[in-house]
Formats: sequence, C-alpha cells, structure tokens
Amino acid sequence: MPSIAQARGHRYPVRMAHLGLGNFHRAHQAWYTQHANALGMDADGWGIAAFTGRSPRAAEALSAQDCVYTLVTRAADGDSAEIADAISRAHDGAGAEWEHTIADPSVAVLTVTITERGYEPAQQQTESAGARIVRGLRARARASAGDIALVSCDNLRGNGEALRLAVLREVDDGRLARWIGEHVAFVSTMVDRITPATTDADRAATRELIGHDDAVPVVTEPFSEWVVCGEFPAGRPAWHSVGVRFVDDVEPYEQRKLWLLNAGHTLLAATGMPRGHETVAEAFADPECRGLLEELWAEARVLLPFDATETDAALAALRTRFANPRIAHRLLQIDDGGLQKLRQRQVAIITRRLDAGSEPGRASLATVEAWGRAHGLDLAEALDVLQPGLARRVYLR
Ligand SMILES: NC(=O)c1ccc[n+]([C@@H]2O[C@H](COP(=O)([O-])OP(=O)(O)OC[C@H]3O[C@@H](n4cnc5c(N)ncnc54)[C@H](O)[C@@H]3O)[C@@H](O)[C@H]2O)c1
Ligand SMILES: O=P(O)(O)OC[C@@H](O)[C@@H](O)[C@H](O)[C@H](O)CO
Repeated sequence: MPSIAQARGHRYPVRMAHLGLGNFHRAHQAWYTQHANALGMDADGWGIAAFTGRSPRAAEALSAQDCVYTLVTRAADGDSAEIADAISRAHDGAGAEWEHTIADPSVAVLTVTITERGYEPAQQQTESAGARIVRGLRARARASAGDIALVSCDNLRGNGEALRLAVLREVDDGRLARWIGEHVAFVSTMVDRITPATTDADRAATRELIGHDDAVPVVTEPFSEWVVCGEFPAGRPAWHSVGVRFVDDVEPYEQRKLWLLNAGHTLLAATGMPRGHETVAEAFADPECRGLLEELWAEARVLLPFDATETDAALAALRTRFANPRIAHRLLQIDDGGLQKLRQRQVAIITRRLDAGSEPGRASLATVEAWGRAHGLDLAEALDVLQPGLARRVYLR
C-alpha cells in the first residue's frame, strides 16, 4: 500500500467528474474507479474532478491533502486501510471550474450523489442540482465537447430517468434541449455500500491504523455492490473488471435494495430513535425494532421478482451488515430527508401491496406512524403528506 505522501505525487488525468462530494462517492464510485485504474487496462487511468453540492468545505478539506485520503474498511472483526487516489482534484460546485470541467472533451462521465432532495426544484434562490448540471452542459454544448454519460448514484427508483427529468426541468431553450437529447446518456444504477459520516473517533482510529493524520478519512463496510444500466457513449473506466454488473434492466435490483435495505434503515430510524437508540446496530439489537423489521421484510419480499433462495441470501447478508456493531451508522443521518426517503421506501411498499389487493403491511404503516408522530402528525395525516389520497386508500379498503 502506498503511503498518503507517495500517493500525493501521482494524479490520474481527469476523464470523469462527480457532483456531490460526500463520503459515499469516496467509498463507492471513486473506489471502483481506483481499482479499475490499478488493473492498468487503460494506460492513462481515470482521474475524477469532484465537486461539492452545497458547501465548499469538503472540497477544501480534501484539496488540503491533494485529494488523497484513507478508506477504512470496517468489518465486525477489525479494520483495514487503503490509500484512495482516484480523485485528482476537488472544487466548490458553485464556482466556474464546474463549467470548465464539464466542457472538457476529455471528460466522458459525470456521476452524481446529490441525495433524494437534490432531484427536487431549488428552494429560494439556491441553484438546484439540475440547474447546476444544465450550467455545465450548456458550456459543453458551446464547446462542442461531444457526448457524455450522466450516472445517478442516489437511492431512488429509476434514478437515471429521475436525473433526466431534473435536468430537463431546468432547460429553457430548445437548442440546448435538443443537444442534450443527442449527446447526453442518462444511466440508472443501483448502488450499495453502507458509509456513515466520519467522526472524530474514526479519525483517531485511522491515525492508529496508518501511523499518521488524515483529516478526512472515510469508514465503510466490507460489502459493496454496483449494478448499472445504460450507455457510455464516450467511454468509461473498466468497472466491469472490478465487480460492477452491467444489466439491461436495473429495476429489480433497485427495488430489492430500496425495499429491504433502505426501507429497513428507515424503519430502524423511525422506531429506534424514540426508544433511545442512536445507531442501526443498536436498534437492530432491540427485539421490538428487530421484530418489526422482520415483518417489513416479509411484507416487501413478496413484491420482489427474485426467487426465494436469492431473497433469503440478500436478507441473510443484511442481517450480518445491520448487526455490525463497529459501523456506527447514526439513525439521525438516515432520518435526514425522511419525507423523500419514505416515499421511495415505505410508501412504495404500501402502494404496491394495495395495488396487488393485499393489506398495506403493518410494519410499513408502523414506520409511517412513528415518522408522523415525530412531526406532529397522526397516521392518516402522515400518509397524506407522503402521498395525497393514500390515507383513504389505506382505510377504505
Ligand atoms: N452513505 C451511504 O451509505 C450511501 C449509500 C448508497 C447511496 N447513497 C447516496 O448518496 C447520497 C449521499 O450520501 P453521502 O453519505 O455521501 O452523504 P454526505 O452527506 O457525505 O454528502 C452528500 C453530498 O450531496 C450534496 N448534496 C446534498 N444535497 C444536495 C442538493 N440539494 N443538491 C446538490 N448536492 C447536494 C452535498 O453537498 C454533499 O456533497 C445519499 O443521499 C444517497 O442517495 C449513500
Ligand atoms: O443514503 P440515504 O441518505 O439515501 O439513506 C440512508 C441509508 O439508508 C443509506 O445511506 C444506506 O446506508 C445505503 O443506501 C447503503 O447502501
């Protein structure tokens, strides 16, 4: 393993950009890119220009150490460290470097992790993620820089299409809309790797592990998965050689991930926090929360197009992942943006079950009820805030 100091000397040429420089990007897309680079199948390798979504802080902190950082893989029985070097430069996404980078013909791929909220129109005067992407694409069209693939890596069903809509909503001129139609591919993906926010204890553990300071390490779990569906008209890293699966239909994988893992997290956050739990592992160890979680999984698994053996294997892996006591995944972090998350998770399960003529699911309703209570709403009000008319569907079956 190179040291941070050695890795700082070498930078891959920027051929990829990323919007939403958070921990997840650094543990997932950047990690797959680094491992593809290490195979040496592509002589130059792929460097990433990473941009922050809302505040410049993450870019400043990462730039201060030449964008090299420690990725700590935290298993139930110990930590291992690798030096991550696929990010070549980091910037504030609000600045002009964003347009320069997106207009660069060497840049073939833009990945995004902008959270579920990032797909909505901007509040007040802030630039929405869609508007920012359009600012970049306008510069690219002007520079005749050619095709690019936009790859959504957020926990959303049909995330490639959701990104396309979020971008097109911000386009007000027909020529640019046509250029986007001809030159921009929107790629959907299922992404999975539990990656909590970094704490001071994580920084101390990293120092212990590597023998020197890293101000911005990322701690993640051993499990990782990326399923991708779409075209890359200008090329991409050799991700297929490092475990990324390319499929014709990503929807079943998205549903499995959203309705088992993410809905499970949301249930543990909504029902675990009022019981005094702070992390996923704590709530998972509470028989009350665990019982509801198992019920939720029973409600969701019947909706999935996988055979019983495959779903059993996914659930067995999830039980191990959620029980990992060394990953301090805070329920408060999962709870943030709960409204948008519940719509993708519990509400999707409830409506699919109602569509199929089944009862809505006790555990899914209990999650909505707990979330509603925390926001001063009763169950019927919470259901209608999440989806107008849903309470009527649930009660008048
Ligand atoms: N952390 C995980 O375990 C994990 C796993 C799978 C998928 N994801 C996806 O990645 C997203 C980011 O997770 P993270 O752990 O990196 O979070 P983070 O808090 O570390 O980073 C979030 C990033 O998104 C940007 N962002 C937030 N709201 C935005 C908006 N409205 N417009 C543009 N950019 C915005 C922020 O500026 C920041 O760069 C999640 O919301 C989820 O959709 C995360
Ligand atoms: O990342 P969010 O904020 O969309 O949701 C919180 C968790 O459910 C999520 O981060 C999972 O840990 C992740 O999706 C695992 O791959």
